[in-house]
Amino acid sequence: MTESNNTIKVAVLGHRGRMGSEAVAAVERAPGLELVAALGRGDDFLTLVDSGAQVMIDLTVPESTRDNVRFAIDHGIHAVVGTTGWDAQALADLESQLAEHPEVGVLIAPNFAVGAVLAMKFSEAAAAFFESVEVVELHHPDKLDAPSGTAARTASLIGKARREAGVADSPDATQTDPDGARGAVVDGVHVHSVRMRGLVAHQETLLGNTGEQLTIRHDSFDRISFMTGVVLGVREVAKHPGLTHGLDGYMDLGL
Ligand SMILES: NC(=O)C1=CN([C@@H]2O[C@H](COP(=O)(O)OP(=O)(O)OC[C@H]3O[C@@H](n4cnc5c(N)ncnc54)[C@H](O)[C@@H]3O)[C@@H](O)[C@H]2O)C=CC1
Ligand SMILES: O=C(O)C1=N[C@H](C(=O)O)C[C@H](O)C1
Repeated sequence: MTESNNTIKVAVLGHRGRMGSEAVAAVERAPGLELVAALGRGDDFLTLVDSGAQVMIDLTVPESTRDNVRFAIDHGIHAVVGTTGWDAQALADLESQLAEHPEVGVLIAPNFAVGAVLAMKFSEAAAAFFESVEVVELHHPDKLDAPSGTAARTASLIGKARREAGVADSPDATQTDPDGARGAVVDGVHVHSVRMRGLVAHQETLLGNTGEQLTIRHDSFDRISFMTGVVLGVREVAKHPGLTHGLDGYMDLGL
């Protein structure tokens, strides 16, 4: 779809949610963006098409995001997706679908906060220089999924960097762990999830060598921290046809 009068028509899915309600407000105050639809669970998806939306922001739930994005692509609507649940198979399926709609752009952003994007890149850059690495993510207790999408993505980037550099998995003499105390393992990296009232979204990458430790920590204290990235995603997505995984795809980080 083309932009009219340089205004980008935007729809928000999940508009009553913690993130969706912030995104509605962010779109409404962003110059050059126009909110044309706001949909919640059970609303008629055809509203998305009838509203003339050019970009859909998906901030819903892992169980629905794939169908939402599939619908948007089929109707030529670009998608900016913050919802978690995009595993390797889902991303591969998405790329196949996008091959049939080469004009459509989709951004899958595990985290829209600038600091979190940088923390992921710093973790990737540091990954091969330490014998041990683990990720700890800490979130509010209403979160549906664990580990967080950001932690899973961070672990994948770390795992890939270590494999490419020929670095072995972190040493670990654990022989018995019947209750999963060592956490999940994503791409060879242990990931630990904390859920606690009062938290929003926080993550540490811990990297250790004999005699030293590097901690790369990011804290989102408020969901406003995600909105610069959401608006950037909306402005950029039509200029980047195909799949972009990670907001860093739209940022010149020089890393
Ligand atoms: N990428 C990022 O920077 C961030 C991503 N998230 C992710 O965004 C998602 C939403 O998080 P929250 O806002 O905290 O959740 P939430 O539970 O507060 O909001 C989700 C909303 O989506 C609605 N919904 C469910 N299915 C729907 C459908 N098919 N169509 C339209 N609406 C639907 C729900 O009724 C609810 O209002 C989660 O996957 C979360 O992990 C959250 C924060 C930042
Ligand atoms: O559910 C959340 O709150 C968040 N979800 C995303 C994730 O799973 O990584 C992004 C951020 O951590 C907040």
